[in-house]
Amino acid sequence: MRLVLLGIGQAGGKIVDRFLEYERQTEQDFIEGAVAFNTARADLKELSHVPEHHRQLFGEVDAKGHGVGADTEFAADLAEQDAQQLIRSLDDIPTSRADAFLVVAGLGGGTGSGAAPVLANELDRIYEKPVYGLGVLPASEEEDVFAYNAVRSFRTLVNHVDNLLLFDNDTWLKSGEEVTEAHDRLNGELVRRLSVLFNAGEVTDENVVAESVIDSSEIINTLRGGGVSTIGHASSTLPTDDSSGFSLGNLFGSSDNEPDEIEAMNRITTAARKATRGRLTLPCDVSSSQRALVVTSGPPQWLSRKGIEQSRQWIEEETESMEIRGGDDPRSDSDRVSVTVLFAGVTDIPRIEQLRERALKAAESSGDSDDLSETELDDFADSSVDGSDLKR
Ligand SMILES: Nc1nc2c(ncn2[C@@H]2O[C@H](COP(=O)(O)OP(=O)(O)OP(=O)(O)O)[C@@H](O)[C@H]2O)c(=O)[nH]1
Repeated sequence: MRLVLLGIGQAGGKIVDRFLEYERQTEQDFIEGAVAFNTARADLKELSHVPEHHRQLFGEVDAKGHGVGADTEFAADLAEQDAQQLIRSLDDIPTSRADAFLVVAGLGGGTGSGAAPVLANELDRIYEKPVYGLGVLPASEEEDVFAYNAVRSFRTLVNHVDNLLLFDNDTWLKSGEEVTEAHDRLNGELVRRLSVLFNAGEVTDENVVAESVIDSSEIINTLRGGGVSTIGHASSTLPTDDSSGFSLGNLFGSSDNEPDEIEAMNRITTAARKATRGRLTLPCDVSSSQRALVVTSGPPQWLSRKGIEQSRQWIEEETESMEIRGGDDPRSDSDRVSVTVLFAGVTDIPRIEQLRERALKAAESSGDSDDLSETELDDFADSSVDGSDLKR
């Protein structure tokens, strides 16, 4: 699936930078173009892979190139003023070859949180392609204002994109680790998962059975219908011959080129269970998801049809959803088999509820809750995503 990436604010820019680095390192090819937009000049300078002419400062007159200090409304105003100029910076990217846009932002800060919905809206107005969001939720150790911004931005962004993928910093922090020190590691976890998903469908491996290979329309159809999505992923490293010639494949009575069917099947079904029950990019009750996509990656000879089918059935039971798509992502040069599951349209998200309670408590104790408008209070009161008011 071919994407144009837009990183807004510091987190957005760094994550997009990391996508480009990962694509280059792994010799993948699914990014049609990438831009970074920010109100802070210093953040743009720190990027390494986004081309310099695709790093755009905005709101310079008012923000003076120093960021917006977590003020989302200020950022949204600046983005409104400069939206056309920012979108024009995509002119030299072959957007017609892309399947979709991905707007990436940290939802706790000011620039990304405030500007991402404005830019998503502008993209939607101009292009006839899906616009997806990728939002990062703040960690518990971060200031109250981050929780407050995240809840507000979440409600706005989910209504302006065709689907909002979420990554929760808090879930991925190790105990004792500080979030700012962990950003690079977290970006690695996030980018690896999303790259497996989005790069699926871009395979040109001649050893593959064409009809079982996933294509971009299946990703688009899974994300269609809006709401929030989360991703699970698990992999197992395949046995290799050591100097004595021993390999697990031999143990199971087969050569490396033709793995034992039961072993190949078990690797896939085990990975599917771990991907579903292990840590998701955003923890949630997967039985609340409306659709799912199961991508099984690995060398073609390890992609057991039975294993893939059993996994799909198991996930169907686990999510209680009939709309489960699946397919192969054959990688001849891979040393592992992995299963990546996209759970789309999830509605039971305790983390959003926690952030909402924290933001409301902080606003009440500082007396600021009186300043919240009725609409904002409604937004806070309704943290569920039941799909009734989503963009279609
Ligand atoms: N995962 C991840 N989170 C990040 C990264 N950088 C910042 N964050 C998180 O994003 C939130 C802050 O958003 P930023 O992107 O720094 O803020 P901004 O959009 O640049 O807005 P201002 O700084 O207020 O102008 C916090 O929750 C941070 O923990 C990053 O590289 N990776």
